[in-house]
Amino acid sequence: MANFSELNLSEPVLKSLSSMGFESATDIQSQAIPVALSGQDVIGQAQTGTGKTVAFGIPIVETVAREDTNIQAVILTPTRELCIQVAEEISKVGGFKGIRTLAIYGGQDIGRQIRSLRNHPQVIVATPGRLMDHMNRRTVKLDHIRIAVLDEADEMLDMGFVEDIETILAACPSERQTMLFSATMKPGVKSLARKFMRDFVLVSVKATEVTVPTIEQDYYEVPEPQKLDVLTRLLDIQNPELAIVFGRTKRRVDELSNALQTRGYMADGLHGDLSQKQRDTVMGKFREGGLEVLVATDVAARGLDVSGVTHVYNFDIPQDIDSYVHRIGRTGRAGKSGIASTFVTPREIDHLHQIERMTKHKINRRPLPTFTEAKVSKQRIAMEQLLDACEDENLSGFKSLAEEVLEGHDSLTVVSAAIKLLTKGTNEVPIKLTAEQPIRIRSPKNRERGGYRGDRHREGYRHPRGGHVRGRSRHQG
Ligand SMILES: Nc1ncnc2c1ncn2[C@@H]1O[C@H](COP(=O)(O)OP(=O)(O)OP(=O)(O)O)[C@@H](O)[C@H]1O
Ligand SMILES: [Mg+2]
Repeated sequence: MANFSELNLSEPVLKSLSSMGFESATDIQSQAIPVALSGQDVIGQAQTGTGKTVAFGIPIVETVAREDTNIQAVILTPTRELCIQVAEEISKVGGFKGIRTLAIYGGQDIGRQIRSLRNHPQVIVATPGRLMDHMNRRTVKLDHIRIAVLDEADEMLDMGFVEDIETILAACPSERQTMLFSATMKPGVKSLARKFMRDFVLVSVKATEVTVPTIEQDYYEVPEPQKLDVLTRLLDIQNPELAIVFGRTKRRVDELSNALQTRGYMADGLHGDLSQKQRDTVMGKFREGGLEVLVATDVAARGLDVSGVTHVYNFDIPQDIDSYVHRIGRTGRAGKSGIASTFVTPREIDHLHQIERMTKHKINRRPLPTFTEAKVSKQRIAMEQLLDACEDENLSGFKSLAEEVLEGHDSLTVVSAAIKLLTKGTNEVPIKLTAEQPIRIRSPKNRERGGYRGDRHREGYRHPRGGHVRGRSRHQG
């Protein structure tokens, strides 16, 4: 951890950082910022939640000129939610310098975006599909770009996105500076990146493990039909402040968020088939604490930063290692602790052990929570709520009724009844979810044929020709 003042930053940027409440730079920030400020291309790799956004945001804000009305920096993100979030963070970094940052993403009214572009943002954050729309309409010109950043670079250079990225970068001046950031960076990505970059400096924060040590990693071996009961019991026992539950497909997310609502949780779903309005509403509610549980596909796996997410549940084990790393990284961010629990059906145990081997981190096997444990825990939480309410000075309006009750019953009976009512469970309402097929481990041979990332079907979207496609069809970016 270094002090931001040692990094040769301008006064307005230092002011912005202190108004954001940042006291010192994280490792990736103190290592990547000087290299980026020197104008070199950068590949930056550091664990989830360690402040990569600001690591590329500061050099951007320092480099762009306020008096220049051209778009001078572009950041590409794989999902709309991340696009909005990154734009907000960069706006904050650029606040005191007066740098305008605009988010441009699919699903939002293009007319509105065109009007916002007339305010001449110096920085745009975009999902590739929508940006290409603007390029075709000539409402965005990239010929004054000085810095281009791929956030979640390995994902952006994966199938489904790579052609769009090529088109976008080809429209930027070739003497631009290019930066790639992600928590995961396979060797293949680096060689692919050479196509888009000059000599780059690899800034990789040395960590013994790819996952963050502040995340406790657990797993539960649970047969498919019991998953829902296990999840609701864990929610009752662990009592998360905010939780994200990952499901494999859109159908799964829909069914599961409905099931959780039926069982009395404040839950809602997020996936690529929802309208942008629905997606915005769900994310807004989740960020403001109006939802306890966000149920999502991998569309929420990368980059999202929501403070208060104490628990992540992999209701379905992720298809690949990177997805596991990013999903669990939605908790345990910026030094906070978190718990990640993965449900594994008996036939998927090998897959789990493979994740353990590849991440070099033990995932602890935990016994299945029982109905009684969940019940006792709920009662304890109800009791705490009752005790909190006792501290409330505003109880005078209830006291005459209370006296009436106490005339006929002793206080022990009355309090017991109150706890019983507060814990009136909807929790074992039987609900049947459509079963998901277990994930099978792939042989190394299959993986070499390009299978490991290419043939997984995130969100279950199946291309009409039979293959699985990802990228724009998934994110409608
Ligand atoms: N220097 C800092 N001090 C304190 N908090 C910081 C600092 N830099 C960033 N943060 C905060 O840490 C959180 C995580 O940052 P960020 O989202 O950039 O992580 P990331 O490395 O991009 O993670 P991911 O790989 O999941 O995308 C954010 O809430 C951010 O505002
Ligand atoms: Mg990030």
